[in-house]
Amino acid sequence: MWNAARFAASGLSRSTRRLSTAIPGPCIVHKRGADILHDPWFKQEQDTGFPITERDRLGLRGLLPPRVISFEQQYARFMESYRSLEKNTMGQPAGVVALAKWRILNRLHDRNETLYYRALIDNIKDFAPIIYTPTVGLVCQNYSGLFRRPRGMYFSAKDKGEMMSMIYNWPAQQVDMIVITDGSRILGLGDLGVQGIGIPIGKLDMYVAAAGINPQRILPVMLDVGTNNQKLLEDRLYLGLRQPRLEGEEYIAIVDEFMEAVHTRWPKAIVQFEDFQMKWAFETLQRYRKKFCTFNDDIQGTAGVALAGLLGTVRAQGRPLADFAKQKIVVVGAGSAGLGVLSMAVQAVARMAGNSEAAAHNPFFLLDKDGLVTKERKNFDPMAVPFARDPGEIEGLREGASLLEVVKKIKPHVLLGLSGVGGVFNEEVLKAMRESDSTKPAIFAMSNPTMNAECTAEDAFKHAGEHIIFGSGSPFDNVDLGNGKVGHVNQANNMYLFPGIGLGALLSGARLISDGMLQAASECLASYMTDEDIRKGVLFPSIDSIRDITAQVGAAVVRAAVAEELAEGHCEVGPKELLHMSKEETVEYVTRSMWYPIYSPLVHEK
Ligand SMILES: NC(=O)C1=CN([C@@H]2O[C@H](COP(=O)(O)OP(=O)(O)OC[C@H]3O[C@@H](n4cnc5c(N)ncnc54)[C@H](O)[C@@H]3O)[C@@H](O)[C@H]2O)C=CC1
Ligand SMILES: CC(=O)C(=O)O
Ligand SMILES: [Mg+2]
Repeated sequence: MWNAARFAASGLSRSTRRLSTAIPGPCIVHKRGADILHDPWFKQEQDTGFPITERDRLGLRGLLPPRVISFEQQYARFMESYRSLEKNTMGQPAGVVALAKWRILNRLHDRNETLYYRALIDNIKDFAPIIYTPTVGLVCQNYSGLFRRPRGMYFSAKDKGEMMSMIYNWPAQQVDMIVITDGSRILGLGDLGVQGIGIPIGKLDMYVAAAGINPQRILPVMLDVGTNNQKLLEDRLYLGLRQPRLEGEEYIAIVDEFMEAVHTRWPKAIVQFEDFQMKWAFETLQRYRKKFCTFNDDIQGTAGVALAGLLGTVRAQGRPLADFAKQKIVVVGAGSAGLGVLSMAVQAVARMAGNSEAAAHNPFFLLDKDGLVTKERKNFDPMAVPFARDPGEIEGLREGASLLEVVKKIKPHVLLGLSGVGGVFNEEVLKAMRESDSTKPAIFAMSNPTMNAECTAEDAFKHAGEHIIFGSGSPFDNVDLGNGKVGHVNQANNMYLFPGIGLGALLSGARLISDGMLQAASECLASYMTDEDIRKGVLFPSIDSIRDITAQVGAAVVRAAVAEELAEGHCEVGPKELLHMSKEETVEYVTRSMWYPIYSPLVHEK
């Protein structure tokens, strides 16, 4: 676990810590009195925690109750109120409880960022499901009603021509990491318009918790180009533009303008695209990935995590990795996530199989809402065409065959869902997986949030058998199989990769994020678990160790950027120093660069 002791042991000096909070200069604040207490940019500093010397010198005496409360006491006080909220809401509907928990965390975030991030890091297993999936989905659905104060930036279709000046309204000098959405495909919940801002906020919270990105250098962005969600358009509380979504040239002109503005002010900022509907997800990725340091998390982050899961499945069967090419894998969902997974997996098969016989074998079967995708399909998205099967290739499997028919006929080793449709892996489909050709078939119900998962963990183990490997995008509890046996649930979520991809790109100073860097991230995750864990069906680490896995992934990304001569260095660490770092030294560099929440002095010590 990453904690204060670990941070102290990492050897960061006091001044480095101060620097790492990005407060300019050593006397550190120019404001005084109530301006400090009410300035949101000092909200990461202590309220009742201001020591007497700071109260004297910053004009705070009398503005706070006299007793100085230590960070540890503030932390304990918060956790106590959180635990009593848990107790007091017991038995209430799950959604009510989840939102109450989100509210208490959000209020802490507004009040005291340092304490908020410490609480998040120390309790990541409990809090990730609140600030990230699944609760973040509920928050987005109710965002206009929950709104109390803004977080992040909003660029709308009405801001055309203004973005270059607007970007300078952001008060931080430096921004390292941006997550942007247009709200058009929020998790599996569809078009939520401006309310989708919850996703960039949640993803960037994970960046701070997992990758130690400085919270003063993050920027959640909503690109509001309208919404096609009629219910929202009719909602009098809806906070976004009340117009249908921009399309075509008009749409892309807005994104272009935003990208130019961002990179004019912060040329090295990394931009992560998140939860864009498929056509714009692929279009923006192709348009910007060679020009800016950017990636699409749903296409590329998800692909890396899924590939690690697929390789883990081969290991769990006790087979050599090269046997990956011999697996039969059914992918349900031909959207940005499903196609991203297939593209990366096909490349992995080609690499592993080389010129061997296995290379001729196409292990993938793709289904969308209209069933099995074959070359007979009309009006099909060009991105999916390479993954269409030849019609009649497998006797009895026609174009548009149902999932049940495909599973019964193919007897796949892996069933992987990225459809956004809750329950499509129904009892019949799961029971059909009992006939799988694998001794340890894998079922990945990767859609989010929980109600959109293709099946629950419990149903998977109940219907498909106790020997399966199971992964889900949102967390489920492990399943009690009786007789002391446990069905292990893996959280197959891109959260295991995107923080490391972003951090590695940042610390290498990469010009762009290449396929090689993404592949390195995925391979690092795939090899993180021991054979013993993998045999037990544990493919991914516990979220408790997310900082450790992110450090490893980040280092793998840095080293790949260096190897491809894309690394230009970061701050005082130049490309030559990066080049001469060993693997261990790179991990150490990445770990040392992570921000950790502690209070920093606001005045010079005399
Ligand atoms: N676990 C993770 O890390 C990630 C999970 N996801 C989840 O994946 C889901 C899909 O995301 P995108 O691909 O971006 O969405 P998308 O909207 O681009 O694609 C959805 C695809 O599912 C297909 N589909 C719909 N109903 C179906 C049915 N009944 N049977 C089979 N296929 C069906 C559609 O035809 C479409 O091809 C979302 O729920 C999202 O939350 C996405 C990214 C990462
Ligand atoms: C996890 C994620 O990125 C999604 O569900 O869209
Ligand atoms: Mg996403």
